[in-house]
Amino acid sequence: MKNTKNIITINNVTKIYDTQLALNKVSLSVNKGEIFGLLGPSGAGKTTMIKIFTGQLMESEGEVSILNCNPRNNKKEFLSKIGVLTDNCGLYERLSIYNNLKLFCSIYDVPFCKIDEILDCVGLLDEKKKLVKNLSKGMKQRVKLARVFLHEPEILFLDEPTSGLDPVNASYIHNILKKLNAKGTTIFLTTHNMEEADLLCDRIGFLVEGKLSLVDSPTKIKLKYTKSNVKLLMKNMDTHYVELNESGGEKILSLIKSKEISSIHSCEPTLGEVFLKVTGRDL
Ligand SMILES: Nc1ncnc2c1ncn2[C@@H]1O[C@H](COP(=O)(O)OP(=O)(O)OP(=O)(O)O)[C@@H](O)[C@H]1O
Repeated sequence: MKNTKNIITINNVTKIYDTQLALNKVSLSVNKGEIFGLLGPSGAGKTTMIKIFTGQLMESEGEVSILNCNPRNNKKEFLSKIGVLTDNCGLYERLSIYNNLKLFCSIYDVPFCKIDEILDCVGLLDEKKKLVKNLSKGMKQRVKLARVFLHEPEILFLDEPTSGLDPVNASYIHNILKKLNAKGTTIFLTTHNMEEADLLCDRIGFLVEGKLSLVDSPTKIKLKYTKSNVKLLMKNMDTHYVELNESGGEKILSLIKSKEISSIHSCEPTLGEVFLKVTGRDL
């Protein structure tokens, strides 16, 4: 059972860049121990939200409380409790993996003996002497992740952590995130990838043109949009859709008895289909 203490709370947050409205009265609470996924198309305001949460940007209006404090106050203490992975989290290309992490240990006051433990967790212990410039994109992303949780932050903010990675590397990152979450780390991530959100997140929210909607668990969201019928694949390769009511039940039973059904499937939509339905937009 997850602890339900709110760790992120924002109320009516609006962000306007000059004349561009990026966030429009967004309210949200994220519980301690949750993996929350913010989904939305390009330009929806996802990065803006992460920047506000991590004190890199100031909201134009509204209230922001992360770990019970304003991210722009007491910056040093706040930064020691969070880990942030964004597009501009660079690594030193000419240094080895180990020496990159050594540098970040010095910044965060983490003993060097922690490096091997972290590298083991991201599956890079045997590669620690390799120069970052010689790593694949997936390996670099794992080093960046290692860097952001080196100091054991309470919350990780990850802006598109698997963007541009192949499914094998993406799944490697998912497993690392699940391991960290199992140890109690709260994770707030943004993604364009509905499958990733479905697999990984306890709750998600759709952000479109700065407006947040449909905040719930992926299962509940899909159930809300599930049609009350099932798909029957017949042995003769025909497909039938049958309503889940009394007469539909009788029909299914009689087809089962006559051994004509090959398989029965629920008609649950994908998150992508729900997104399209709710927002009228594709990701
Ligand atoms: N520094 C800035 N100055 C002016 N407008 C900005 C600035 N940063 C972002 N914007 C605008 O704010 C809106 C939201 O941008 P943001 O980067 O938060 O979207 P996003 O959902 O993260 O997009 P992507 O998925 O492409 O990274 C966009 O219209 C963008 O052009």
